[in-house]
Amino acid sequence: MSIQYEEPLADSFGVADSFPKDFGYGEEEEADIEDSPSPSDSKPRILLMGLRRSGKSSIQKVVFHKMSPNETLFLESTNKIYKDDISSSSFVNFQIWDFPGQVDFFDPTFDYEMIFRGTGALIFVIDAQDDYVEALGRLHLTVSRAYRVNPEINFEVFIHKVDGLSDDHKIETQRDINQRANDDLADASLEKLHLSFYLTSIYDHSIFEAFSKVVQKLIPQLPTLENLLNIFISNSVIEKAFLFDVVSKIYIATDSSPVDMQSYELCCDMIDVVIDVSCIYGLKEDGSGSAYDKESMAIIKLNNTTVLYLKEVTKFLALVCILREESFERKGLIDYNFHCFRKAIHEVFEVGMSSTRTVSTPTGTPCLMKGVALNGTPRSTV
Ligand SMILES: Nc1nc2c(ncn2[C@@H]2O[C@H](COP(=O)(O)OP(=O)(O)OP(=O)(O)O)[C@@H](O)[C@H]2O)c(=O)[nH]1
Repeated sequence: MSIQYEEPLADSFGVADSFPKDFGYGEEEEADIEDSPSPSDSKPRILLMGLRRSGKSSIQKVVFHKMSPNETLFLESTNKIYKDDISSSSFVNFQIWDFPGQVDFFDPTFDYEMIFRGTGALIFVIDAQDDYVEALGRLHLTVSRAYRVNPEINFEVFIHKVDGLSDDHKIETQRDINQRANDDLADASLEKLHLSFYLTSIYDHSIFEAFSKVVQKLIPQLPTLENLLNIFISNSVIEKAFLFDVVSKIYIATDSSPVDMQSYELCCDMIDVVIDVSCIYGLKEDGSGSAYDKESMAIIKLNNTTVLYLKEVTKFLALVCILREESFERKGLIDYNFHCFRKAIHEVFEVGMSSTRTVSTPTGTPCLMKGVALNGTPRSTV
């Protein structure tokens, strides 16, 4: 395997020590349930709910703060809502609210109407290694309340900690939870409430994949991004392309060919390698610089005639492509097509930015159409 960098590393990247472990994310806010809304509360939200010890804080820390899965063993129980504003260094401009396991809807200080009104997605985490009967009851109570306040919310169920289950057991657990949850909804005449199910674990890439799908549903420009990726790969003879949020390794779009987990993992690993190398060797003499910037690009040639190609698209986004070695011989063509693709992406989000200022949803969600505003890029960078 060889890694090539087009630009000298020292010019492109930052320093390991100067690069914050949480990738420069904004400070976490800790809030009492009865807190009055702060100005940042107007950002669209993704809620993480579920029983105690189901793994909510671990998911948030692993996906958005680069915590290693083993470190989550030492996380203390959450007893207040944690509002995590990840917009300062991520493409997707939202807040993640991590709820304590014991949220009581009947507590008069818990203003759940206010909370659900500004919510784009509600992720309910179920511990698959535990008895899930109580969790199903809680799921039903939570989603039915939320749906009555805001039917626009996307309801996502993470069947979590599946690393401890065999493949057969995983499928059986998913089928059982799906069946019981939907039966409960049917009994309450809530057939229109749609639940999506994902098998997740922080010990592999499944949690990043699931989060990618949750976030994609909140991006109104998704069909445009997919079209652009389709055009790009077919004109450049590329097998697969992902548009990544570099910080979280969430892919915000891919072309329409099916995603296989191995390709996704390979691309995630490439981002890790590039950022790690740039953190270690990318330092300027004075210690300034950034681990990811306009010059960032990398080519990794694998021993199976596959090439991985990463290029910067915006301050927060990278395109990672998988292609055959023979296609990479026409690198000039690929680079020209990439230039057009990058320009189009910038234009898409400039339009997105201007409409962010004017569009609001019927349910009052303070953002683009369904629930998420996006960090666009200024025209001057195009
Ligand atoms: N095996 C396994 N353990 C996990 C996974 N995710 C989280 N855990 C473990 O589950 C335990 C509880 O995780 P937390 O993230 O604290 O759970 P929580 O839902 O935030 O808990 P509360 O704050 O009490 O509501 C920790 O010991 C984690 O290491 C997973 O995917 N697999």
